[in-house]
Amino acid sequence: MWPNRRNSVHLFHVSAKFYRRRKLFGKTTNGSSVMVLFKQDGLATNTPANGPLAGKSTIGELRPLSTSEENPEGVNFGKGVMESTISITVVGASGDLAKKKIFPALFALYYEGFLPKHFTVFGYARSKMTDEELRTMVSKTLTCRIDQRENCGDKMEQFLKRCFYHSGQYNSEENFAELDKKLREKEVGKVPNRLFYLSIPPNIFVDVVRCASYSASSSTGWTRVIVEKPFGRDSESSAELTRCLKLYLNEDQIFRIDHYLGKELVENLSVLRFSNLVFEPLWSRNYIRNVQFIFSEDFGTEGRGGYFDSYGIIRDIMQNHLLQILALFAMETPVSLDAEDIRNEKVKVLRSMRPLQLDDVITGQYKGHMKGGKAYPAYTDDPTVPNDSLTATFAAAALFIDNARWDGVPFLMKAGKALHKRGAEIRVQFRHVPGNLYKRTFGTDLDKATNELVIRVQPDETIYLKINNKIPGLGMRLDRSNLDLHYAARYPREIPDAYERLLLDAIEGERRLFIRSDELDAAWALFSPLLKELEEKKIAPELYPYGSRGPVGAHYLAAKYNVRWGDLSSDGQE
Ligand SMILES: NC(=O)C1=CN([C@@H]2O[C@H](COP(=O)(O)OP(=O)(O)OC[C@H]3O[C@@H](n4cnc5c(N)ncnc54)[C@H](OP(=O)(O)O)[C@@H]3O)[C@@H](O)[C@H]2O)C=CC1
Ligand SMILES: O=C1O[C@H](COP(=O)(O)O)[C@@H](O)[C@H](O)[C@H]1O
Repeated sequence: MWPNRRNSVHLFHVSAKFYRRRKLFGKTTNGSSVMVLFKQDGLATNTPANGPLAGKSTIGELRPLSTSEENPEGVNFGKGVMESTISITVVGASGDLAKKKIFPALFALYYEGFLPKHFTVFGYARSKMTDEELRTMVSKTLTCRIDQRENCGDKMEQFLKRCFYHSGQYNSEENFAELDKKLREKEVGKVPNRLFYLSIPPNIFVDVVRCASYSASSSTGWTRVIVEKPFGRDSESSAELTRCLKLYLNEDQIFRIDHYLGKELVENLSVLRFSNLVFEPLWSRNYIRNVQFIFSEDFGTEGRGGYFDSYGIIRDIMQNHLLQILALFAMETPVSLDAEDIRNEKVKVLRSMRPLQLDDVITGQYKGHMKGGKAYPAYTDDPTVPNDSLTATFAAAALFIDNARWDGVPFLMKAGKALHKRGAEIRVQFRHVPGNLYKRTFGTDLDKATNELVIRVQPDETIYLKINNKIPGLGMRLDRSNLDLHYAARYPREIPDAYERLLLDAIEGERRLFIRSDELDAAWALFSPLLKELEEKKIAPELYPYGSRGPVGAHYLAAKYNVRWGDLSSDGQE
């Protein structure tokens, strides 16, 4: 319900930057008497943070932002609550990620009743498409949950009716102003909140943010932008990207997505550690011998060679997905589950790590291979990849955290494309039992007698702990068995896709699973010198056959630290 526009004072929270910009571009909110509230450290004030009255308020004491101001589902205008609506614009809607992940995730959220009552989805890209054509394109990608098929067809239809399309250039403020007009038509009478998802190549991120910010940000609700990786190629380019984004957005409007943080078992990592007494006391150099983060795909870079060749596997997987998991794995207990507390702890871990050394890294590239009468291509067979490319499609690395908890413990990472299987897992190998009474049962292979905790992130999510156990019978023989939490058996419901969780978090303003700029800086600081050296010295990757277990160099690297890769164990019990 609208309040009396002339007589009421409207309270909105906006950033100082946003307010200046609105003034600069001569837009007012809605012509009525407006008091603008700025957010400073979670408190409301009517003076901008970087202005002469910073920290003071001319409306009395600073007070905590109310829920409606912090995350306005509705805004209270005294006499009633005005409902809010959210417009989600997928920029790059014609692309692979939008079709494969973003639209399906939005539908799944809608189907499960997680989207707000009022919402609209807009696709934006250069391709010419009508609303109907977008709906047809999107409809081909939507699926129902395996366990929830009732009314799915109706729900799809209802969802598609709320999807629209606008064709425009990525660097045209005019085209974004046209989008703004269409958005406003859908938002009329409600507090408009706007979420932009940048599902586009990184070289156009800043253009889009500039145009969206100037011409299509919300006048009275919040505006947030989800940014897809890659966030730069190294420390310098990443810092430059952040600097440019911050010309138009505040840090708290930027949601840098790392979809691995949205995966169920990655989210569960903190639960496992901090809500079970049995694990946390063991979580240190005193009991843990090494930790392994392993990512493998059983397909190559087909179709994405152009992008991949200028990034390579270290930037594509290690510097972000695996390092983020490592930070969650190794961080100290956060003060609370609040986003800033968690991200503070992650930054501390990253800043305690040694930058990677060339000696502690090996790289590989897949070559063509015949298997079962089928020919598998080499990486360089891709027409978008130069024949002499030295880009790594596989890498293994040893990292170290120089703090009291982890001093001397090797954290090994391994990531590769075109390997023999697809999977992502964390393996925690514990130390040997001192003076193990049963060591003779294991012969000389003491490695076999140690415990290993495996968190299989995908596929077939599982957590299992390898223990030594007596084989039932009159003799005394031991074997290794798994204490096993197999998700499919324990939790029959389908596990939501990572993009569902992350989109919902961005809608709700939850930043816990998004990367803060100082985390990003710390992550690049670890990898940039190595990446530079690899490129400058033109280090040739070791070739490995498509569909194999990767280069043997990875074994030598692990052996250097007295480690065996757990996913390649010879007892067949991976
Ligand atoms: N695809 C994936 O699995 C993943 C992708 N990402 C990241 O998500 C983002 C989107 O990925 P993806 O959908 O694969 O990308 P695409 O290459 O499919 O590009 C998305 C859209 O952007 C437009 N576009 C493409 N190239 C250019 C260009 N050179 N200049 C201007 N516009 C262009 C095209 O739309 P139009 O021509 O209609 O304007 C295209 O449909 C990227 O940042 C990528 O790194 C991250 C993780 C996984
Ligand atoms: O970010 C990326 O992730 C995918 C793997 O994601 P997953 O959820 O399917 O495991 C990878 O294929 C791609 O190269 C990379 O950019």
